[in-house]
Amino acid sequence: MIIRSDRNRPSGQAAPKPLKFRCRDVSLHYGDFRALNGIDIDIADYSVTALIGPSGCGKSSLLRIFNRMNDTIPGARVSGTIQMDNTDIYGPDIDPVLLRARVGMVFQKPSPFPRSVYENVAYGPRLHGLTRNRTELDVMVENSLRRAGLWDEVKDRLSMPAPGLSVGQQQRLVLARALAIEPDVILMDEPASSLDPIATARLEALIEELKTRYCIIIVTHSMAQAARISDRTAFLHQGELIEFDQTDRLFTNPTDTRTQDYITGRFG
Ligand SMILES: Nc1ncnc2c1ncn2[C@@H]1O[C@H](COP(=O)(O)OP(=O)(O)OP(=O)(O)O)[C@@H](O)[C@H]1O
Repeated sequence: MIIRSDRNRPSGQAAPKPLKFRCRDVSLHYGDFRALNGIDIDIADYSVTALIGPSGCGKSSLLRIFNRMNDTIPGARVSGTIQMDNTDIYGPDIDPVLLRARVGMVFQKPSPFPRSVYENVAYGPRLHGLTRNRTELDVMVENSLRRAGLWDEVKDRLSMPAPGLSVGQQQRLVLARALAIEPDVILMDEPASSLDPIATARLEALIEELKTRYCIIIVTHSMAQAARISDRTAFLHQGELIEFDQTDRLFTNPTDTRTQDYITGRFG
């Protein structure tokens, strides 16, 4: 069982960032194919960590390590140590369903349920018994929509079917849905890939706000996006973690020639 972490989160950015995940010698196989090879990485809380690298290098596979989503893929096998708040999340007493409630995920394409805006957000808190009555649930839904930057646009039409929202609004709705179950961590797998530039800018501004309360790990194909929004960036290549550093340093002064080649567009 995972013990829920302290909810008194720092509001500013000045405080030193505690460690959220500690991964050592993490490998992942799909059948005989090794998709990740001996990854060591420490992920700080209250910050944005970007995972970049050429197609097929293992970014999504690594992202799914943090909430055990790879467990749901037949033939996928993880080895090594992955600790969250000093607890081994692959330990025998960990319930992956509860883990995924603490480590929420937003995917490439928003996929709201074919229900109302309200029901989409209320579903998780109801399932996990987080609220005692309708009033508390209403507050939870409103707070989650506010945090996801969507409240003002939907407050007068909470009963409208969610698929009727724009794609950018749908992406913020699924973010609200993830926030409603009070996660500590938000994983994002190319969340802006189906958004136009304006919706992308909104999402990026939102990520900047959210990192004061959550640990955010984001897979992105856009190096410009990684540079804009992340504090630290990990560059992967062929299943290996080649370089992991503060984002400005990785982009201006990479130590490995493969990182240099990738960020200068020589491959990928
Ligand atoms: N379910 C699976 N079964 C078998 N192989 C898989 C599976 N998922 C991913 N792979 C393989 O593992 C490797 C890493 O894939 P992954 O999706 O993690 O890479 P990625 O860097 O996120 O790629 P992209 O940027 O194209 O989305 C690839 O070679 C991919 O083909």
